Amino acid sequence: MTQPQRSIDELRAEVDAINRDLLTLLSRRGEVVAQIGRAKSLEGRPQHYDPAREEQQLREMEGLNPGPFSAGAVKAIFKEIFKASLDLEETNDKKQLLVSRKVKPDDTTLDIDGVRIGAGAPPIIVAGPCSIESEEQMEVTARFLASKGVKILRGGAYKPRTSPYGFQGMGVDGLIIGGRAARENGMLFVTEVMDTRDVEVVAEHADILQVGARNMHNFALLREVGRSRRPVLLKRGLSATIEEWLYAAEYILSEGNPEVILCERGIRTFEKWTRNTLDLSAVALAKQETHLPVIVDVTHAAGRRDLLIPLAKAALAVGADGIHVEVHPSPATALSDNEQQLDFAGYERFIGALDSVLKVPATV
Ligand SMILES: C=C(O[C@@H]1C=C(C(=O)O)C=C[C@H]1O)C(=O)O
Repeated sequence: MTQPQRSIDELRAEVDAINRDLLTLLSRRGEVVAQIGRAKSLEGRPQHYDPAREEQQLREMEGLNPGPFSAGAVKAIFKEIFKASLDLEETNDKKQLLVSRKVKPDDTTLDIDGVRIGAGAPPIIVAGPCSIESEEQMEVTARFLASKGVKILRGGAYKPRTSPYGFQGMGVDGLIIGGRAARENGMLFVTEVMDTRDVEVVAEHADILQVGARNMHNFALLREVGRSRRPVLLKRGLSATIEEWLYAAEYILSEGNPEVILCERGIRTFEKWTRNTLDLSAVALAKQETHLPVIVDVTHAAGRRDLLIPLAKAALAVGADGIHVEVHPSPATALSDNEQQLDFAGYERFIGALDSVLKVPATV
């Protein structure tokens, strides 16, 4: 018995009706998947992707497949559905992030004792030596930088050194010296805190707490600075993805501290001619995805003085809200990082070269 031939229009009308049914089913599936996603987040599962579960469904569909589609075609269709479902779970999850523009579309511009950082404010310069070494070193540096209009003085009192035998920093004495040098010159003081036990004492002396690249994954520390009343400068980890960096910021915000400055400082790649590779796309992406100010540490990104000017220009061109640069009265005799710090004449050349770009308020 041959079936009476139906017209293409009739057949297409049937396909249209099936499409509508498929869409209803797919949407229902999407709703259920979104619920699974929320349940996973609540359980604190590190990832939504579950290959074993996908595999199990593919095997079941293969067994049930009545044709006419081949096993391969059915598999491909379901894989596409799993991919879209996973995207749905993950975007729903991201929507909740406090760092995200989805939660706060407007830029966060910090105002720390009258020093503004972020969109709408002119790019900020954070400068100072790698390590605090003496009272004189900090006083001379602060006086020089203040005379050049720098508003934020940096200097490490606790140093995360690769070798445990390297200079570890002056500790509390360094904090006192750095805080005083900044105050006496009308500047803010930013310094790194490495240990949850030191957050309180560092917050007593510093206006901004820095979480360094090596501690970006130190979740206890992130939570602790999140509970402090000081703004936090959060460096990106050496090998951290952009997502991991933003999640690190989320730790701080989720503890109730909304004042975070993100700092890209170069990542580890196969390249050997620079110490790290400056990831400019991370700067542009962080500006796009989050509402937080983003600055670039050109000193660590390059690890060499001759690239500081072009890298700083490039950073500002992609929308960075400021530049972090190390300056030391005598880099050759510095106790750490002497290959990459600028001396005062070097800083004058550096800032002179950036003059025209620094006056323009940062725009996204
Ligand atoms: C919905 C889930 O999450 C993801 C999506 C799946 C799907 O669309 O069926 C399956 C596994 C996961 O990769 C789940 O784990 O069940």
